[in-house]
Amino acid sequence: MEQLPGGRRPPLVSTLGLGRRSWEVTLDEERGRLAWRDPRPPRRGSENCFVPTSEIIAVEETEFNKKQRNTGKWQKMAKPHAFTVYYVKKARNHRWRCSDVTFWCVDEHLCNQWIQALKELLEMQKCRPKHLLVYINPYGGKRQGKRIYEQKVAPLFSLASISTDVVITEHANHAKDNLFEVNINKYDGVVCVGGDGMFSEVMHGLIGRMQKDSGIDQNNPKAPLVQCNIRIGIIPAGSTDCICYSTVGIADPVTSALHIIVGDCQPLDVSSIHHNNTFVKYYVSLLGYGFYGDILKDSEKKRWMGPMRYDYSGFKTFLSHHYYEGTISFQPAKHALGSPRDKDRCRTGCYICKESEQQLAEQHKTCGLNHEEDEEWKVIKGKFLAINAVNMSCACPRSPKGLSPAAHLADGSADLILVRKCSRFDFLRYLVRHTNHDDQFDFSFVDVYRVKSFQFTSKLSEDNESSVTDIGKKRFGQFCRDHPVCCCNIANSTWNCDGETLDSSAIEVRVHCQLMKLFARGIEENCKDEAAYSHSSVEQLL
Ligand SMILES: CCCCCCCCCCCCC/C=C/[C@@H](O)[C@H](COP(=O)(O)O)NC(=O)CCCCCCCCCCCCCCC
Ligand SMILES: Nc1ncnc2c1ncn2[C@@H]1O[C@H](COP(=O)(O)OP(=O)(O)O)[C@@H](O)[C@H]1O
Ligand SMILES: [Ca+2]
Repeated sequence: MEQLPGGRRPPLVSTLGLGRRSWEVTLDEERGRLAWRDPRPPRRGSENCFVPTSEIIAVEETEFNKKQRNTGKWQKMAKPHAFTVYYVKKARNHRWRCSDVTFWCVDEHLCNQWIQALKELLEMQKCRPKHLLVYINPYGGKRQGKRIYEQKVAPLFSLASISTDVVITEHANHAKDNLFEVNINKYDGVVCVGGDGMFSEVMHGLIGRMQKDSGIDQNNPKAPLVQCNIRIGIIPAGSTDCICYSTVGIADPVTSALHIIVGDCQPLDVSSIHHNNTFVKYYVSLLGYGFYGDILKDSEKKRWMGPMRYDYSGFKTFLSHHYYEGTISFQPAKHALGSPRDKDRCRTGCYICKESEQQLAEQHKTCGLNHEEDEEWKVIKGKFLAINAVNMSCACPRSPKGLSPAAHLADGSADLILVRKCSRFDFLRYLVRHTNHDDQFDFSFVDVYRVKSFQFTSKLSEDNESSVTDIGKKRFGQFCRDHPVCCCNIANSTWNCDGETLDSSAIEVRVHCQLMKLFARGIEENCKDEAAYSHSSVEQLL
């Protein structure tokens, strides 16, 4: 076939049947779209449709069934030839569905030409995965992981000619351990079916494997980690599904399967946690001490309740109203362009993430990684109801805007939210603002900082000489004088790290810019959806 400069072909334009009518169908490689237009003079109800070629899922030759043959004017014609194009249809609230359209014509050669052209176009989409490794946690969320995968996801993968090796996990850490053994180069990506905990397992397997293969010691908090280029896809089947919701805009298995099929790629910041120069864990969504740590600890005993356990434990923890004393020292993320109080959110193709990544790379080139230690540390001592460090907005169905609505997925920074001791009523007002449009940082007892690293020690462990903040204390003697130490401490809380508890309370955290990649594209801009959740009735009551 004739080619345009750059190897592109001229548009393929034909008059094809769609339903009972003839349509002008165009496959335009240069504009990257398949369009079909009713050629009759425009009138009410006549449609023009198009699909970006990057969102075509599959093309198949179709047998016309009897029903179709018995309708329409072409009833008396020779047997028509037909093909079906499966494509992504975008519905409300970031939901994607697989839709299809069947075109027909009498000319067999023309039909084959279309099928061939569409297949070649699909072949050219190099970012699409062909072979995937799938881990299913059958016990996550409402224990529907296996059913969700088999009924909603596997048929789409097979339609898109994606082959899979499926592992149904038999115990915790099964997926993680398995990732250290498999021939990972065989796969174009790894899919986890489950919640944030299951994602965390797969991520630890992949990042750990990557560092091991490259001879990097994860116990060294300053080690420059090797980026993980194998993408992870998340099929949400857990209790919170915050990582999926915050990177796709909805926790919906079909939507996520389609993002995997079209080969989307979203880089993601990952933070590492160390205790006394020993690696503890990585996290990508929430690292929370106090409120969210206590909820998690209590909820683990109530797993049988399913996702409801978090509401039950949330209510209990809210009533207990515990606060914790400790010291936080952090390094502000000076390279990051945004701030946590920005009105603009991280959206598909976010320029703040791109620019911040470049700034950070520039800094590392000119000053090296060790120079970071000499940069300014801010130290804050106080009594806190919650300390939340979030790498992303942490939007989820319970809170569609999340814990930090303006946090970025891939800017090399985390938002550190400090909620100081306040009344139960004030804390409730703060919580409720996670569910409506009001600013949850606009309280005197809430502070938020964009950071690239931080350390924490609880008051209980502060006297321990080996604690990480003692080192911080010696070096940065400045403490916040507005919030003096109080002696009425209760006990330590627990850290909630992407939904898993940590054993140590004294920790050292560092954000690694874009350490890994997801099959996602961030949240797409869509004004219709922003208005989808309005002021909650609870807030109106307060
Ligand atoms: C009064 C309503 C207040 C609603 C406040 C909602 C804030 C929700 C923010 C949720 C941030 C979630 C961050 C993500 C954490 C996940 O990584 C992690 C693991 O997920 P996985 O189980 O899928 O593996 N999930 C969690 O740690 C669970 C967090 C649970 C948050 C539930 C909060 C409910 C709070 C209810 C307070 C009730 C007060 C009522 C007073 C009358
Ligand atoms: N087969 C299994 N049996 C028990 N636990 C498992 C299994 N597979 C994975 N897990 C663990 O279950 C935990 C929670 O999984 P997750 O999918 O996040 O569900 P949820 O969102 O309900 O917490 C994770 O820590 C994971 O390591
Ligand atoms: Ca970030």
